[in-house]
Amino acid sequence: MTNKGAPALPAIEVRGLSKKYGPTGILEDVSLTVSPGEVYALTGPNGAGKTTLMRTMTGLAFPTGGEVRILGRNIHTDGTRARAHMGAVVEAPAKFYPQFTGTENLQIHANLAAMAPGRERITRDRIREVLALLELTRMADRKVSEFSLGQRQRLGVASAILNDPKVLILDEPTSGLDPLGIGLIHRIVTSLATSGCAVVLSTHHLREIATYAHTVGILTAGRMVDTVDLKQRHAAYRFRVDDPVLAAAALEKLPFVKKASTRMPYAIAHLTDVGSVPDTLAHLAKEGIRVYEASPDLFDLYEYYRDRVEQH
Ligand SMILES: Nc1ncnc2c1ncn2[C@@H]1O[C@H](COP(=O)(O)OP(=O)(O)OP(=O)(O)O)[C@@H](O)[C@H]1O
Repeated sequence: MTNKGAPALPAIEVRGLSKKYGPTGILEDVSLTVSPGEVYALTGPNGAGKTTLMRTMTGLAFPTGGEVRILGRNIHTDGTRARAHMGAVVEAPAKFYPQFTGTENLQIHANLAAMAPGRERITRDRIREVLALLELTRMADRKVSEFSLGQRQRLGVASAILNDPKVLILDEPTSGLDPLGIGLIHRIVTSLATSGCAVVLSTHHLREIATYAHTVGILTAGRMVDTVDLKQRHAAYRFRVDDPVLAAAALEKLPFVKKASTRMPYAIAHLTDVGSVPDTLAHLAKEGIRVYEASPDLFDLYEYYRDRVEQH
C-alpha cells in the first residue's frame, strides 16, 4: 500500500502543551504545526513563555501536559531519533567552550551530531563551508573567548545548521546582531526553508519577520492567542485611482479577486495570486479607470500585534 496523495507529515507538531514550574503555569494548552519549508515566527511580550516553549520543543524541558512531535517522533519519549534531523539554539548566546577555537567547537558539535542514528560524519569541508556562510572564516582559528556577542550568536547558528537539519529551532537568533548580521540570518533561514527545512524562530523584530516568515504565532501569558498566516495577508494590492468606489466595483467582478474594498484614496484588492496584477491593471484601464499607483498593500504586523496583545 502506498500513501500517495496523503497530506505531508508536519515537520513539527505541538499539541495541547502545558508547562508548570512548581504551582506556576507558564504554558497553557499551546498547539502549533509547522510544515516542511515553512518559517514560523514566534513572538510575544517578555515573559510570555517563548523560550520555555522552545526549550520544551527541543526536549530540554519536559511538559506538564501535551506532546511535541518532530518529523513524527515524540521528542520526549523518542528523543535521540527525534533530534537526529534537528538543529537548535535555545540558549542566548549558545554555549561553547571558550578555550577552544570556533572550528574546534564546531568539530565537537559535528562529532556529537554524527552519533545520531542514521546520520553521516560531518566533514571538515562542511565546517569550513558553514563558517564561511556565517561570515566567520576570519574568526575560525580564534578562541571563542575572543568572539564578540554577535560572533558567538552567529557561531550558534553555524552549529545548528551544521548537520543540514530538516527542522531548525532558534530562540532570538538575531538578538545582539548588527543590521548586516540580521540580514545574513534572514537570508540563511530563507534559503534553508526554500530547500524544505521547517524553521521556528522567536523574535521581537516584527517588521523584519513580516517580510519573510510564512506564519506568526503570538504568545501572550503562556497562551497562543493568534496565528497569523502572512501568505494570505501579502496577496493584497492597492490601486490609487481617480474613482476608488467605481474601481472596487470593477475589481469585485474579476475571478482572481477574492475581495475588493476602498480605503481612500485607494481601491484595495485581495488577489488569489499576485501574478494577476498586470491583468488587474488592464481591466481597470478597460473600464476607463485611471490608475496613478499600484503597490502591495503591506500588512502591518506591528499594528496587528499591538492590537492583539492589548486585548489580553
Ligand atoms: N526554570 C524556571 N523556573 C521558574 N520559572 C521560570 C523558569 N524559566 C522561566 N520561568 C518563568 O517563565 C516565564 C516565561 O519565561 P520565558 O523565558 O519562557 O519567556 P520569554 O517569552 O522567552 O521572554 P523574553 O521575551 O523576555 O525572552 C517567566 O515568568 C519566567 O520567569
